[in-house]
Amino acid sequence: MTKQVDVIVIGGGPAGTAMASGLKAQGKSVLIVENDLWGGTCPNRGCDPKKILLSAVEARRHAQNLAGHGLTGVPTIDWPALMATKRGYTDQIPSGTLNGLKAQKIDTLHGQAYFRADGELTVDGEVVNATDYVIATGQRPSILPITGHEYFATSTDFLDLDTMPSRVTFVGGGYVGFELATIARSAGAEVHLIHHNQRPLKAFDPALVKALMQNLTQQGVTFDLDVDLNKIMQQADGLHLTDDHGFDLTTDLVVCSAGRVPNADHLGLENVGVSYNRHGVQVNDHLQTANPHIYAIGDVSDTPVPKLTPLAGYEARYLVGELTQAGAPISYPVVPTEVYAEPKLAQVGMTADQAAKSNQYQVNELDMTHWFTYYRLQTPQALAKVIVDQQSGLVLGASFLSEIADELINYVALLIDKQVTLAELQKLVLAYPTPASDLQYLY
Ligand SMILES: Cc1cc2nc3c(=O)[nH]c(=O)nc-3n(C[C@H](O)[C@H](O)[C@H](O)COP(=O)(O)OP(=O)(O)OC[C@H]3O[C@@H](n4cnc5c(N)ncnc54)[C@H](O)[C@@H]3O)c2cc1C
Ligand SMILES: NC(=O)c1ccc[n+]([C@@H]2O[C@H](COP(=O)([O-])OP(=O)(O)OC[C@H]3O[C@@H](n4cnc5c(N)ncnc54)[C@H](O)[C@@H]3O)[C@@H](O)[C@H]2O)c1
Repeated sequence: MTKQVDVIVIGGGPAGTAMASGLKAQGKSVLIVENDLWGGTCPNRGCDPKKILLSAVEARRHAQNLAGHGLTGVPTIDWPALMATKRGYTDQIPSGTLNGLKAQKIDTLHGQAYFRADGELTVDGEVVNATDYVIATGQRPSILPITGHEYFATSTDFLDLDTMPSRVTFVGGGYVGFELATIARSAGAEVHLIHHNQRPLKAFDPALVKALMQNLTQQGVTFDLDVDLNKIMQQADGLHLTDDHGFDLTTDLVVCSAGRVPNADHLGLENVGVSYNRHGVQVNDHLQTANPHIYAIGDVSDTPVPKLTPLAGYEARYLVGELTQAGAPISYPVVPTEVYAEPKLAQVGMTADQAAKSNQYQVNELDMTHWFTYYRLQTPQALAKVIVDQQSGLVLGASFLSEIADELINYVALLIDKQVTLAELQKLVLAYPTPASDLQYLY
């Protein structure tokens, strides 16, 4: 018998599970379909496992900075033990997520969802029907189509390595390349990061990216810029990576970190009038596709925001509202973005380059290296750029490069979102000495 529910959610990641839970709480009957690991990318093969590995990297880095300042010796990373700790978390994610869905009495199906016709979805051949459908199928690593592409490993492979190879190379200088290169280097590998032009992390402040690259270079990461890799060859001494201009690097593991592609191509979207491009499934400002009963959220949707876990949840919460009581178009708050490298690079709101286009804005460029917080931690470099509206005193944006950039950026996101002026900030009493109390010196 064909199953019929109010809403079918395709994809059991952060977007899909938040969607299913929200709809169920509003009294809707919901079926959620997942074809791989319940929980999706973030907890299984993304943010969370990466952050567990980075915990050891950070601890090692703190010890390294304090060596000779009260600590002796720099600890080494025990990769198998660290990987066991990671697996201690990730191994229970799929069953934990599934049990959580079942406890909420959400129907679940494991299999490949495919639109056979309008109003007719199949899951591994079984037909399931709903009034509305939500596509939340995320993205997967892209593999550059070069000769020898079959030798490419992905971020998923890297985050589950049993042993750390001696030589590891990343191709693509984005979030994944910088973060995983930081981990591999700290774990003792000889690391190269190949990028096809002069501007890795191009969405971030160029001067701070340059400073980050200098720091990573000092830690032993080699950046190979302006290299358009076109061949990988397996030879007795390892994998040979070459381009057309004499570049030749031998490595043990080559990870393609050149972006991600939306999981929109195996869903039969052509059968239901839904279009997609390399940025994702095309939606309007109500997250609705050209088919009025089909919506898309999270990484797989082509929306004007970065593809990040908090946005997957944000879009799910918005769409729960839309499917229970139609309302206003979606609008997004300021979105902090962060590269968890050593040190961390974070950005929110207006950039210094954008601010430079008008004399309405003031850009405060700060070298915080000698501030108390950074002296205490003996961090080699701590830089900030803070953008302020000259007239109102409102904070409009900030970029940080420091080991506590992750904390500061969220505070600044709050200041921007809640429209706190500089004068108001000075009236607050904040526990001292903390990263938060440093906010009062940022202007
Ligand atoms: C290495 C790495 C590190 C990251 N670090 C961070 C970070 O620090 N902070 C951050 O905010 N974000 C980070 N991200 C991004 C974050 O993981 C994603 O933004 C988030 O997982 C998106 O959630 P989603 O539900 O849209 O997609 P996903 O989590 O990808 O979930 C989609 C689910 O749909 C399933 N699916 C796909 N096709 C089908 C189908 N046809 N039928 C049924 N199911 C299907 C997939 O198997 C998957 O489980 C990272 C990503 C990676 C790869
Ligand atoms: N800290 C975080 O929040 C975090 C961490 C990891 C991933 N993510 C999410 O995952 C997404 C994907 O991350 P990503 O790093 O794979 O993609 P990305 O888009 O951030 O970076 C890919 C990089 O590869 C480069 N590139 C493309 N083609 C290339 C080629 N032929 N040779 C060399 N370089 C090439 C691009 O110029 C770009 O700089 C991110 O956009 C983000 O949404 C977020």
